[in-house]
Amino acid sequence: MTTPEEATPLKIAVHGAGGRMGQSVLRLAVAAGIQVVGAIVSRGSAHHGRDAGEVAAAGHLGVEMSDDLSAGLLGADVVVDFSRADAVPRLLQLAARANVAVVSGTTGLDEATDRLLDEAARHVPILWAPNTSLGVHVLSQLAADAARLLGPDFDVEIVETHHRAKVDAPSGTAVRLAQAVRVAREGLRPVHGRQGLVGPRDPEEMGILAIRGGDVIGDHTVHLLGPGERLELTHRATNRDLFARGALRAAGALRGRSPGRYTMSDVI
Ligand SMILES: NC(=O)C1=CN([C@@H]2O[C@H](COP(=O)(O)OP(=O)(O)OC[C@H]3O[C@@H](n4cnc5c(N)ncnc54)[C@H](OP(=O)(O)O)[C@@H]3O)[C@@H](O)[C@H]2O)C=CC1
Ligand SMILES: O=C(O)C1=N[C@H](C(=O)O)C[C@H](O)C1
Repeated sequence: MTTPEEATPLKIAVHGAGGRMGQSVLRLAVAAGIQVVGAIVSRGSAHHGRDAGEVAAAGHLGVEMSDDLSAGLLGADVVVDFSRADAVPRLLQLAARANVAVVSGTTGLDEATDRLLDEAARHVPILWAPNTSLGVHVLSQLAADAARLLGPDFDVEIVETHHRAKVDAPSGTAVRLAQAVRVAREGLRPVHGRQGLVGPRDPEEMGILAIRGGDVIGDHTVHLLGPGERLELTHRATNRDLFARGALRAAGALRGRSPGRYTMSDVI
């Protein structure tokens, strides 16, 4: 049976609307019949005042991109955020005040912002995920299973590769994969890069290494290196729409939910 909520189109605002991910979210939302009610850009953005659909190559939408966050959230069920880490605290504060659920994929958040996610979740549904693809969701389970099954004789190293414009390192996904592995192999200690006379590898360390260059959308490999054999579990994103699709699916799933923190496991 369809609930009245499911019968009305989902209304979203997009935060970071002028960016690579923001434009992908806008385009896919339009294609899926989701109503875009706000498209929020940074203060002073060259996109301010432009039609969101035209910027995102989705046809004229009649929604002006705006740097007015409060106005951009008006009437939205959910705000989908792919912006910058330093823009997230204000978004959380205003979304909670406006009773708008939040799906955020922005990475590089500090601990204080993580606490703000918890605080906002007391008022509205919040889903923050460093990777909204189905494949990475599965990869993190496979990596944890592999680390547990192979045991302490296998060293774990995580390597991620991203485009030259990415501003944070290591990727949020790599950090999340490391957390998943650490649930299976308690005591592993993340090490970010190595240089100089570092000595033999400490069995408790888990290297997390970031490669940057070109237009790579996002690759993650969990290496499990043991005596005489090794496993490499890799996810490669070949376009950004896959992340946007996952975020929109999450947005649909959050509508009507109780306040609280949600994860991709709750919506996949
Ligand atoms: N969870 C996931 O699956 C994925 C997460 N990401 C993450 O999403 C984020 C965005 O990635 P991407 O789209 O490639 O980056 P972009 O730099 O292309 O886009 C970010 C956008 O955010 C805008 N922005 C910055 N500050 C504000 C603000 N205060 N209010 C509104 N908009 C603002 C920027 O505008 P301006 O340029 O004018 O400053 C820019 O257009 C990153 O943290 C990335 O790691 C990316 C892909 C997938
Ligand atoms: O900045 C990106 O592009 C991406 N960032 C995310 C991350 O930091 O994990 C996810 C994806 O790999 C693309």
